[in-house]
Amino acid sequence: MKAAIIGTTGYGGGELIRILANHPYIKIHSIHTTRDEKPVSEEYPHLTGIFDKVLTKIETDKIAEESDIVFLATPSKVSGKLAESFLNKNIKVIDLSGDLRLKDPTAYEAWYKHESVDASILNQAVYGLSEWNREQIRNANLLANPGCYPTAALLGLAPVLTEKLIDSNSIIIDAKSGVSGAGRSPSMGTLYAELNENFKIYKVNEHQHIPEIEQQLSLWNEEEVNVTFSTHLIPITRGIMTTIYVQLKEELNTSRLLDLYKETYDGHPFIRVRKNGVFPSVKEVKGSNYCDIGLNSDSRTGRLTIVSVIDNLMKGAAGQAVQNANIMFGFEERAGLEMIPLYP
Ligand SMILES: NC(=O)C1=CN([C@@H]2O[C@H](COP(=O)(O)OP(=O)(O)OC[C@H]3O[C@@H](n4cnc5c(N)ncnc54)[C@H](OP(=O)(O)O)[C@@H]3O)[C@@H](O)[C@H]2O)C=CC1
Ligand SMILES: CC(=O)N[C@@H](CCC(=O)OP(=O)(O)O)C(=O)O
Repeated sequence: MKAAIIGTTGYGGGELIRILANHPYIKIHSIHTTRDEKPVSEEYPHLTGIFDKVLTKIETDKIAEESDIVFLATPSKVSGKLAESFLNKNIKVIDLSGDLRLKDPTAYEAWYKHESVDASILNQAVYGLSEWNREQIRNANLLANPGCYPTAALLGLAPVLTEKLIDSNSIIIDAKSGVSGAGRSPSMGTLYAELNENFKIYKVNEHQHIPEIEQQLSLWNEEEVNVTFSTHLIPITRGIMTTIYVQLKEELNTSRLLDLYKETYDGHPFIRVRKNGVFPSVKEVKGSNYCDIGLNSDSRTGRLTIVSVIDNLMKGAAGQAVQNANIMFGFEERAGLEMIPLYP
């Protein structure tokens, strides 16, 4: 299979190269930029001698003619337009941005603060939460890869919500992210001097991932769900931890809930459920496509604490995108994604 990557010079695009350069069935055919054409190893010197392919301009007709799949690792607004231009061109599209994830264009415009693509395009996009939407992903031509925070939050909440074990109005998701989640374009908030030895909350009750999380939770719950979701920037390069608090409908101890999580995710190679009393940390998934989950049920308060961790660039972006491509083409789900986390 031949793949094209647009947005190659960003962090998500760079991570796609790291994965696909060693993929057994998907070969990187072309990589693209809006800037000057040059070997990508000039942009990313760590690729020198390993992957020196030249970045070329974005010509959608040519890309569609030459490749089987295109990965859009581009900013929101840009991605939606590119996805539209690839439609009906006999090429599969995986978009890493938020442009195709929300089914309601009005909600998109309210949260993303710019124009949505047409509803007819949104309706064709399949939401690519790999573990929960595999059948639809298998037949998708246009795939909306989930956001980094929603991936961690939804994988952590799904078993108890789908089994209707929690009060769906009680969900609080406290999320923390490393700085690569903000992308490669410099901004005040990501300056070393502002970030180092700091811990900041941002986009309080305004984060664009709130409607994405609520959309999927409402589908599972068959009734509208609203969540409290807060995001924090922490001085690490990669990694997301979501600490989720929910009220249980009836008392259930930690062991029973862990059994439910283990059964639910049995056969899903990238979800690892921890033992009773053990919680995952972000470094334990760094550089890998794993989502690790730990939990504890507090009989005193009746609340359940769920902790999920991912690498935002892997399971939160490029890793899940390749996992979805594997499902779309019928390859083994783990193909190209068997890297062991980088520890310590
Ligand atoms: N970073 C993360 O952890 C995650 C990111 N995402 C999403 O994935 C996408 C990529 O993110 P990330 O890699 O972090 O972002 P970056 O800012 O690091 O990179 C974005 C890339 O998009 C390209 N680009 C910018 N404008 C245009 C344009 N008008 N036309 C074509 N290409 C353009 C740029 O490439 P060039 O300058 O070479 O043209 C740039 O390198 C975003 O939508 C982001 O929201 C999703 C989940 C997690
Ligand atoms: C740390 C950090 O700034 N993270 C970004 C993640 C954005 C992202 O990935 O955006 P989409 O998923 O909507 O494309 C943020 O919180 O906005």
